[in-house]
Order: sequence, then C-alpha cells, then structure tokens
Amino acid sequence: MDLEFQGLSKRFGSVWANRDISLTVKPGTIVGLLGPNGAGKTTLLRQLVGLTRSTSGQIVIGGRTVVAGKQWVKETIAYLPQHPLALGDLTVEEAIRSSALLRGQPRQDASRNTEQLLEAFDLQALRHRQVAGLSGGEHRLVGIASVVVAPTPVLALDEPTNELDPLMRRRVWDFIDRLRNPDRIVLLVSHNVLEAERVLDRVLIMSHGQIRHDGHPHDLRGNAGDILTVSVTAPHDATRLAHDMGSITDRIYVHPPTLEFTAPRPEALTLLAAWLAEPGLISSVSVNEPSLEDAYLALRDSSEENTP
Ligand SMILES: Nc1ncnc2c1ncn2[C@@H]1O[C@H](COP(=O)(O)OP(=O)(O)OP(=O)(O)O)[C@@H](O)[C@H]1O
Repeated sequence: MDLEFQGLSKRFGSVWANRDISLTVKPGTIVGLLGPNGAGKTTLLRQLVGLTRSTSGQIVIGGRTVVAGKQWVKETIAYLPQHPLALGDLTVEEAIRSSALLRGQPRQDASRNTEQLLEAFDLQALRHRQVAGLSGGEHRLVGIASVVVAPTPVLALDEPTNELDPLMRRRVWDFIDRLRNPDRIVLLVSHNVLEAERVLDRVLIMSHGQIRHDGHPHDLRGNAGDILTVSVTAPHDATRLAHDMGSITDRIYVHPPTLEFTAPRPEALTLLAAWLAEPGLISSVSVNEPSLEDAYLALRDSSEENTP
C-alpha cells in the first residue's frame, strides 16, 4: 500500500508548520524525516495519524483517504508520539499487552510478544510498575514496545531513541531495522542523524515546512562534497597539530591527545602524510568518508542561505 501525501499544508495562525507537501512512500521503506527544530516534522506525523487536522491537502493509503478515527486507520497506522502519552494506571506489562490486543492480536500472541519485548528492552524488573511513574527513557521504551508489539502497515515514530542510553538506542535501532518488511512503511523523525543513517532507505530533509531534499542516504552523502573526517591521536602534542592546520577548516576539535577535523580531501591527505613522516608524532589515525550527518549539515547550510 503506497502512502501518499497530497498537497498537505498546516497553518497555525500566521505560521505555516508545513506547506504543500506532496510525496509518495512505497511499502518496504524506512523513511527518516530530518530537519532542524520547528521544521514541521512532528506536525506532519500528527497530520498523518489524524491528531492535527490539515489546513489543506489529504493523506491517502492504498487508495483510501485517511480520516481520523476510522477503524481501518487505527488498524493501519501506529504512532509513537514525541512526548509520552499518559497511560493512566496501567502497568508496563499491561500497557504493552493491551496495545497488542487493541490492534486485534490474539491473546496468546499478545502475551508471548509482550514477554519477548520485556526481555529485549530489559523491562522485566519494571513489569508491575505503573507507566506513569517511569523515567523518561523507561517510558520511551514502553512506548516503543507498545508500537512494535503488533506492528501495523504504517508506523510513525517521533524521536524513537530520545532519552535512551547508548545501549538501548542501539537495541531500538536494531528493532526498527527488523521492522523492515515488504508490506510496511516506517516513517520516523530523528535528530540522531548518525544513528538513524544505518536503518534508513530514504531520507527527507525538511526545513521551514518544506521538503528540501529527498533521496537515499548514499545519494545525499555525495552532497557533503569531497571531504574527509580524520581523527588522529598525538600522544605528545595534539595542540601543535591544530596549529599546523592553519585555515583549511574551521571544523577542528582538540581533546588531547586526540584531534579530529573535517576538511577537503586533498588538504587532509597532505597534512596526514606530513604528520606520518614525523616519527612518534601520531600513534593512531582513522579516516572516514562523509557521513549522512556531514551531508545533512552541508545541505542545511545551503538551504538556510537560500531561505528568507
Ligand atoms: N499547536 C501549535 N500551535 C501553534 N504553533 C504550532 C503548534 N504546533 C506546532 N507549531 C509550530 O509549527 C512549526 C513546526 O512545528 P513542529 O513541531 O512540527 O516542528 P518539528 O520539526 O517537529 O520541531 P522539533 O524538531 O523541535 O520537534 C513551529 O514553528 C511550531 O512552533
């Protein structure tokens, strides 16, 4: 089932949160919606799930126009909101299992899947605790578990890894990766460009309520230009290396004994060759091609220049 945004706009008073968004997402795709604060990402997800009424335009799934509250819409789209919903007095276990039951999962499957998720997300010790009293990160995990326990054909996840520690972020990204399925669409908002890159099939970069770039992470990375990100360890004098760099880049980070910088490829390689020729100056080096984050920053800079 294709997901289509057809000329979608939302205006709050004099502010257009987004304007004339038209795009089609094919099933089997994990799409990342990236962009600065206030770009209109959350509003777009809320329009998709019917929590925000569009000023104009419509959303169509598999040829049917989405109308908030319709049963087929509830069975088709699951939503993880940016801010945790109050889940009343439910315990962790009840919250996850009842989400599965609400989406029509048979009781036995709901219980089995709930157990698996309690284990996968290290939530067993919290199973009888009320969701309302959990920490931000714990609440986030219960929210994600409640969405993935019975995945619908369309999943809208707003900042799924917000507030999670590094280990849990990795587990959640792995889970999202495993949600990929030829009949499913995952549309997620994230500020964590580096981590999201691994799972995304398509990236939409939004700013000022418009989609400025749309492509595969590989294609977007090309927009970062011919740059390299270099990290060197200089046990005795990392600060001197920063001086050697002169003005080739302003993206230099010195945390002795480590120096990191992002610079045009020829200049980066010339410097590295000179440093490596000096015995004992550098004890380790890593050189990386541009990441999606580099591309994102470069695209944002050019978008900001072109936006009034
Ligand atoms: N309920 C509302 N009332 C008034 N203005 C709103 C409302 N919701 C969003 N906006 C405005 O619409 C614009 C887009 O907001 P939105 O929350 O969609 O951005 P975002 O890209 O999700 O931002 P963030 O990354 O900070 O979450 C912003 O200017 C915001 O202030």
